[in-house]
Amino acid sequence: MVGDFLADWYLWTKAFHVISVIAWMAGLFYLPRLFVYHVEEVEAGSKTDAMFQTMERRLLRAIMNPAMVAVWVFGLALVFTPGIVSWDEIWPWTKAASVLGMTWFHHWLGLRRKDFLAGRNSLTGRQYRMMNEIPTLLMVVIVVSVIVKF
Ligand code: HEM
Repeated sequence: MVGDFLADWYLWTKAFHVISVIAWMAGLFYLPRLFVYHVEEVEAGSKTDAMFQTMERRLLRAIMNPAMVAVWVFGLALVFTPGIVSWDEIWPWTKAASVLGMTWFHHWLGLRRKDFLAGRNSLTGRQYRMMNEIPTLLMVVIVVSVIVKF
């Protein structure tokens, strides 16, 4: 029953999955960049500090949180679509591990945003630049897993 419904809507589900992925990834790439400028260019307590905090809050709450939920909802709908995922293969496991990593990174960014809000950020611009490589690496692994299906 549910399986038939999901099978009928498979391509639409996949389309909305990829649309949500694009929105989520945009935020996952951009928020750490905002942190780099925030820590390197902005004086704590200044008007610009408040402006960065607003930009960071809106990016996380209005774009990234809803996009992450949508990626998970459509992604799990694809998992439960009959005949799409075979857990005997390696790619679903590589993808699942990377997607958990991406979700961890999202929450890590949320915690760092709260640090800025409280005026107690302890990381440098260089450290934020390095952390910025994590979503790039995970994205490459995920896309290769799901397209090449090794
Ligand atoms: C968060 C949990 C996620 C789950 C449960 C999930 C699950 C799935 C499943 C089951 C498929 C269908 C594969 C197929 O049709 O053969 C799929 C497709 C896809 N996923 Fe995800 N995914 C998730 C997150 C992501 C993320 C974070 C990315 C990218 C960074 C991503 C990129 C894609 C792409 C590009 C496709 C389309 C592949 C194709 O053309 O067949 N997914 N996903």
